[in-house]
Amino acid sequence: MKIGVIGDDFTGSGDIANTLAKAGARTVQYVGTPSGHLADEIDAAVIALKTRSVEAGDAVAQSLAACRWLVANGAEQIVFKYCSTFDSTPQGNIGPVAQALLEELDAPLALVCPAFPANRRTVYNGHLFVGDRLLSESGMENHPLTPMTDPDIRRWLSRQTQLKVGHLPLESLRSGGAEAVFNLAKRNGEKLIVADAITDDDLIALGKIAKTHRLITGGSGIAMGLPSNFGIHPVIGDRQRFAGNNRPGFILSGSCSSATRRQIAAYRNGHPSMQLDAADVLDPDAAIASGLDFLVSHKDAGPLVYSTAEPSEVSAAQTRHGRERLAGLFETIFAELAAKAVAAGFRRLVVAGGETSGAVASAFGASALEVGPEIDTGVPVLILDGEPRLALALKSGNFGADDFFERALDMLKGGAP
Ligand SMILES: Nc1ncnc2c1ncn2[C@@H]1O[C@H](COP(=O)(O)OP(=O)(O)OP(=O)(O)O)[C@@H](O)[C@H]1O
Ligand SMILES: O=C(O)[C@@H](O)C(=O)CO
Repeated sequence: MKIGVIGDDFTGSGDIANTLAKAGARTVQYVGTPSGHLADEIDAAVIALKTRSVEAGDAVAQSLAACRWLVANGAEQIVFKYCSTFDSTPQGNIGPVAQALLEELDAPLALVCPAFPANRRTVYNGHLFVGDRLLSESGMENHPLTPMTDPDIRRWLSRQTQLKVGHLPLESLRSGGAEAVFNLAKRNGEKLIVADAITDDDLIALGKIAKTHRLITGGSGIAMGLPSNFGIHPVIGDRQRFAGNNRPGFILSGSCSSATRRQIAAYRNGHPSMQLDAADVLDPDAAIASGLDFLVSHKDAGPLVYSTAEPSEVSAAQTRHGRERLAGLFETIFAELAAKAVAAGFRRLVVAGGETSGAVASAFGASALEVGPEIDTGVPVLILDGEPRLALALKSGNFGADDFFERALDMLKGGAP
């Protein structure tokens, strides 16, 4: 293995696994840190953790364990993957995890670059944009767990860590001045270098520059240029066919993002759907039983169960019942519902939301996921080759076109996309 990735959530891990696979790397995604040794010959291993919203000390401990497994299994370079919208609170976890990994790997500095231009996330002058809006005006300021209220990544990161934060401006990157910026940063004691990038070419250039870096941190875009540093190149048509699954499929959504809200509205028009609200989750057993009943009675119609709600409803419910408590209850319900639906014969699962996907995927135990073709930018088909074999689409909250759910369920059947 050449490249080892620590992903702070499940959909994000699928996103970077997809990027690495597209760049030609033989990639496996793991649900949590594996216990045994790496059996197969692969180029990249992505360990999907669910550390984005846990307490910082816990995120650090889990990330270090993943890093140690990756290094013990041959990883020459470690990537810490977080969200392209830098989802985190002022307490962490990006800063504390990056700091711990720098120390663990004895690295002098690491890049910080959430840019993902294909999904319209760009970094310029240290500020993160989503499309033509600053991050803090993009809808991310309403996120249920990690409201992003400051678009200046240097400032946001500085709240999370004592480490000195530096900056690699776009002009320096493009004019070949990155090494000089790194040398100056080392002299100034700067350890985390927020890098501007507004195009894929910028990210590929960053990847090349980071060839000798032991640690790199960023969104999935940062991985675009890494495989070629190890002599790995794309194989045309490699992931076009896969053995999918024709058995019943269903959709679960705990994401409240703007893209998911549009996708829910589009899918509800013509497909069976059921909403769980905050009142429902206070009685989890009843919510699971009625959710399962609904799924089974619409088994062949691709039923959708969602908790997705408008920002005003989410914040009212959080004020009444507590943010963490509600998130935990929804996640437990979705995970148990998924496990019961699979026991009832469902084999295709589409899940929207990173935290929600983490809870659902973990319900099937520690396992390795094969990375299939891309459904929409940043969302691959994932195959859990266990007993039973499952075809999964784990969608990041803000990813995917409006008709994503219908196309994803269809693509999970397999064959050519
Ligand atoms: N109606 C609701 N009220 C309060 N919290 C909710 C509600 N619906 C979902 N949640 C919680 O909000 C969180 C949504 O996070 P999740 O990561 O699943 O989606 P996302 O942030 O849109 O996706 P991503 O992280 O991939 O961008 C989950 O913890 C979920 O349980
Ligand atoms: O980077 C992104 O936006 C996604 O891969 C993600 O992490 C969403 O949870």
